[in-house]
Amino acid sequence: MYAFYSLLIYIFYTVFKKEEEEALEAPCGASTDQEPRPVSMETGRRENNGHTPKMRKKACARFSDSSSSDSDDTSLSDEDEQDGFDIPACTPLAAFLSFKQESDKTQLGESPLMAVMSHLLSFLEQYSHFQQLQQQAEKYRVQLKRHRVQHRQQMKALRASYRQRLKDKKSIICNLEEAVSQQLGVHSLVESLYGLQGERSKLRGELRLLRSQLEQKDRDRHSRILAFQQQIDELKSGIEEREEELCRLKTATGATDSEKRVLCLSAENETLKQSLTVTQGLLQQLSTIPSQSSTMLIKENENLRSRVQQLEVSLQQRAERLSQLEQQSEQSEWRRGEELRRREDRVRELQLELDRERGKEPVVKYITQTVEVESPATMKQLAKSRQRNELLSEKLSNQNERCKQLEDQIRKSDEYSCNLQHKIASYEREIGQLREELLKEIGHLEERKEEAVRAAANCSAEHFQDLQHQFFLQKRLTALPPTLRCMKTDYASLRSQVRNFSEFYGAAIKEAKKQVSAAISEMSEANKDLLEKYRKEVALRRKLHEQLVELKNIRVLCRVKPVLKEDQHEDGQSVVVTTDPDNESSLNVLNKGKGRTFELDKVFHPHAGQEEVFQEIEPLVISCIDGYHVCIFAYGQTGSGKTYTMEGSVENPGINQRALKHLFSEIEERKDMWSYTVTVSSVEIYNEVLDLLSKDGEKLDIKMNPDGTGQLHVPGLRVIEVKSFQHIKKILAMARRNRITFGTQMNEHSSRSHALLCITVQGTDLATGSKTTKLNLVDLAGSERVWKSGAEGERLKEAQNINRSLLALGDVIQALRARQTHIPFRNSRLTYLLQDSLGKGSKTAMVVQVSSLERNVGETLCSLKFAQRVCKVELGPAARKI
Ligand SMILES: Nc1ncnc2c1ncn2[C@@H]1O[C@H](COP(=O)(O)OP(=O)(O)OP(=O)(O)O)[C@@H](O)[C@H]1O
Repeated sequence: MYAFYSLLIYIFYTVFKKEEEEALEAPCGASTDQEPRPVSMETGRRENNGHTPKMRKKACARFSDSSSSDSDDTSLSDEDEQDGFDIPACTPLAAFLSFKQESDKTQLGESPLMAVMSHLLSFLEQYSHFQQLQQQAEKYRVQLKRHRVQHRQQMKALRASYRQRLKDKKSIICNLEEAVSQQLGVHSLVESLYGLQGERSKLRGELRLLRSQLEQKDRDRHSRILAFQQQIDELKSGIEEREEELCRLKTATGATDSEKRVLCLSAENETLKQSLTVTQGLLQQLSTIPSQSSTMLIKENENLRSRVQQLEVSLQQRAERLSQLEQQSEQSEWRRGEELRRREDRVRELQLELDRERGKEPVVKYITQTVEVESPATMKQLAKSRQRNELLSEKLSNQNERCKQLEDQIRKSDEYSCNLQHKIASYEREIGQLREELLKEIGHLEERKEEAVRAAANCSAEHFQDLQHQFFLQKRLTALPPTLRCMKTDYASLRSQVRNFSEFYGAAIKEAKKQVSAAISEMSEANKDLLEKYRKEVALRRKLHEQLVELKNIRVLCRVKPVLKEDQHEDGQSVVVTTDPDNESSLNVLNKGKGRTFELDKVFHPHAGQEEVFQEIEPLVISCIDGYHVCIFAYGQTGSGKTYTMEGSVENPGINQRALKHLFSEIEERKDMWSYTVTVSSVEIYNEVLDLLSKDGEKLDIKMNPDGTGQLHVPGLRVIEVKSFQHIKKILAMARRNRITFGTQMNEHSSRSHALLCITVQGTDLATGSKTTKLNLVDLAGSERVWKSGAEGERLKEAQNINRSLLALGDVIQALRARQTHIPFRNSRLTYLLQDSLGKGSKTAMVVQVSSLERNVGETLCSLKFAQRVCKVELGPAARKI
């Protein structure tokens, strides 16, 4: 029996030994990596159901040992290796078990050996089951290991992301700190701005102070100048007094007095010198005052300028700093934005990753569940890892919140920086305005300062000049005593010379007197002869002139119309008619570059007045009273001033009014010896004869007077007896109103008729008898050529009539000049009416009116040619109509 048991043990021993050796020969890792060898269906079933609680406990203990060493990978792998050595391979055992089962089937009977054998077999069975369990645990262990590795990797990644976030946070904090520092910089800028404003107000105060100082200085200077002025005035008066004294001394004859005065003067001179030195000193002070004040002002000005420049520089620097800060803030903003974007991306990525991880959770859960079933330690581990996960997710959410807070902070800081930028811009604007104001104010102050300095300099220069003048005067005064001394010696020598000279002079005068008296007697005799001759000559000339006037009895006067304002606007306004101031009877007309001189009895220059013209006519008016027929008429083109010369204006009357005034004054003078009756009629020759003094302007005719005097008269003509000059003024005004005038191209109020003012003077010599004379004052119509007046229709007829009557006048004058026996007076109503005054024995004066303008040169020449013809007419000796 023993042999049988020992054989069995030996067999077991050899079998186990063989398995051990094989296990020792195989590599350790291979056992872990090797897939478990296939087991029979039976063992597989037992695996699930047939293992004992004792064995399970043993296996769990092994697992718990291995899981406790999870924290350290190396220890874990070592343990695994040990485990691999502890558990032998089970394949031969399985074969043995299959043999045992077959033997069970055969049932050899219940013997002790068999009982031992069955115990052994059951032990072996349990042992193989244990091995299988171990293999499964190994598998789980490997899986757990993998999960652990994955988890560790996740943890690593999370840690890295956490570290990254920490870094980001730090950088954000840094950025925020930077932003805060920038904001601090802005705050400092604002503070500096406030500082600048304070400085500006300080500067203003200083400027105000300076201004008040300047004004004070000006006032001081002014008062000083006034004081100096007073002193100078006093000095001047003193100098004047001395000068007067000196003059008196110069003219005085007493030598001894003058000597005393000289001494006095020299003493006064000394005092003046002293005062002069004092004033000079003061003057120097005065000249230094403005210069000092000006230098002070210039210095202050320079200081102010430099301060302004400094302020400007600091402002510029601050502006640059501001722009730099702005740039930096822009950059940091941009960086922050970028950072934020990156972080958002990162958060998104992490969230995605987390989501992914969360998506993977079921696998882990499944595994954990399976492990839960099999291993509570693993479950603990999983719970821990979940807690960790939750913690991490909490941290993540915290970080997200933190991120959001940071974003809010960034947004707020953005808004704040925006506000700050606005504020900075407004401050900048304010600074600019203030700077401009400051510059303006400084400019104004500088200008005022310069003006004040200039004024002060001018004032001081003037005073300096005055004082210099005074100084020169003083110098001259100081130089006077030696000259006085010289003069004194000269005077003494002259006195002695004069004393000697008076004797010589008396003799010489006597001799000269004798000679002069002889010469004077000679001269007086010669002069007497000459005087006599001269008187004879003058008498002869007067006689001859009277004879000439008596013979000729027609005077031609020429009046040149001045260029009026209304003529200046037209073309051809250059003056072509010139009078000679040395020759009152000649006149020159320039026509087409050629000058022509006309000789007449009298030529009035253009600016001769009405009175001057009348003075030439006056003798004729008087001769009318003396008993001569007189005719005065004005001839000339339209607008040349005929009516102006004859009638004149209200303020400046012409020949008519003046002649009548003169007539009445002459009559007044002669009233003791003569009685006069003056009658007036006014006729207008306009196609027909018209009475200007009748109300309806009657048409009349000229006829021979039936009284047998041979004189012409107009029947029905209104003749008014005039008593006074005032009366005649009214009559003349009425005649003027009734006269026909029309506008022509050449005169706006052209008289289109010949106007005759016939004054009849009947004088009665209270002793001898009476005489009747006529004074005809005629204002002829315009003598211009028809085409030139621009007349048409009625005006043409009128012009033709005018021309005809003027032609008749020309013919009469021609006949008179040629001394024809027949004078054609009856050819026109004008000549017919003027027959009495134009004929032989009458006195006539013709005033030729000419325009001096170039555009009238043709008419001027015509008028002057006519005047020259008239000039050559001799009416023969005038005869009194008694
Ligand atoms: N010597 C002068 N000084 C100032 N004004 C003058 C002078 N002569 C003429 N006039 C002015 O010239 C203008 C024309 O003169 P006026 O009417 O006397 O000419 P007239 O020769 O009589 O013309 P008409 O023949 O057409 O009647 C007037 O306004 C007048 O006042």
